[in-house]
Amino acid sequence: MTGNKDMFIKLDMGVANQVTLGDGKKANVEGRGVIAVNSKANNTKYIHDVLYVPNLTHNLLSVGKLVQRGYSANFDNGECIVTDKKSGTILAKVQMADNKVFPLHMPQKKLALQANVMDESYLWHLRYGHLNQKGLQLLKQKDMVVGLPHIDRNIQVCEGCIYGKMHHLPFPKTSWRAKAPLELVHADIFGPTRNPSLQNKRDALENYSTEVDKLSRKILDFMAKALNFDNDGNVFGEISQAMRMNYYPPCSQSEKVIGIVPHTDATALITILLQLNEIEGLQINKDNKWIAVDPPPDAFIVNIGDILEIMSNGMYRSVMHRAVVNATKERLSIATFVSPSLDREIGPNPRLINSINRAKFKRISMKDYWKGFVDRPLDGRRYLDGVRIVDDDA
Ligand SMILES: O=C(O)CCC(=O)C(=O)O
Ligand SMILES: [Fe+2]
Repeated sequence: MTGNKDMFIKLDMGVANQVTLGDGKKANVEGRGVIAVNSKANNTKYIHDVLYVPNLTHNLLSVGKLVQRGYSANFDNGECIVTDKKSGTILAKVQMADNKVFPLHMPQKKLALQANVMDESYLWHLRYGHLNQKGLQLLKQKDMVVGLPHIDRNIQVCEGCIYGKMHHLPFPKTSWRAKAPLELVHADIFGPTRNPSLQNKRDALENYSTEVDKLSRKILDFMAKALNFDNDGNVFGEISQAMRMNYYPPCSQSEKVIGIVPHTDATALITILLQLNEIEGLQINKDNKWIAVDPPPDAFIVNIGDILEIMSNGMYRSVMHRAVVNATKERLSIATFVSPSLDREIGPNPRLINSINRAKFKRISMKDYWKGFVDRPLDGRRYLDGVRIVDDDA
């Protein structure tokens, strides 16, 4: 982490968080980004996920993070040796200073001007309207172009050609069209199927689904107790489960794209979220600020969904969240949405309602709730607000 904004070559200021310093004081994190440093061999190395903490007077490199990312830090004989465990390469030897700290000097990479030699064959590929290598070789062979060099090596991968060659297949023609909501449903998972599963992936998913189901029932049971629901163990009725697997490919201009737009989980009581490869991306909105949620190793994130907000009469608030993509690493998550089954009616739990605490939400069948949800206008407003009772006295 650093307090020097000028060090960043890329900085996302949409991150808000706090860190606890050695003296127990808290400091505000206002951004996260990438800084470039020069190695001894004059190569540029990048340090990712660097926190911008404006009040910090010294730059701090976390030994914990180094270890987490596959490096070892060995403190012995008054020096610290940082090694890349995979290749065994020693990255840094840091001598202990008189005041017993280990100051690591990393010259920062700052470029005012950079010269680049462009691959000649690529240049001619562009000059001739993205002509392929064979075409260029033919031009050369027939001596048709003055100054055209020998094209004897593979032209570098051309991004424009890749985009240009992409095409879109037509959708299959069908005369049938869905006319009513829920007549046609796209589901993320399906089954049962008799096709053999690749490397038992289906079994793994089924086991996961069963275990998450057990876990979510336990969590809901505890929540019912905490909320003082009249719980005969069946207060939420039959539970249904839906799963969404999210894949966020890396994007070098990650600040210009969004993984999942801001939303609350409208059809869920709770969502059990597994962040598969522990890459940060989930953010929650608090006081109009987006706060990054650190992916906890070996743990789930449990989100409150809109339906629990309804049933708890607003005592539990569903959380507004979104997912952003990482500049260099792909990210995977599995969201398991736990909802009451379609034949249920939902509404605030009667135990929570009296003449002082009036119902804040209408009672509605899950079927109508779902229908309204898939039928809702996409105007950015929360679907939950449609079932909210607007209090005339307020
Ligand atoms: O990928 C994530 O962390 C969030 C996914 C999510 O919010 C969703 O699938 O509803
Ligand atoms: Fe979500």
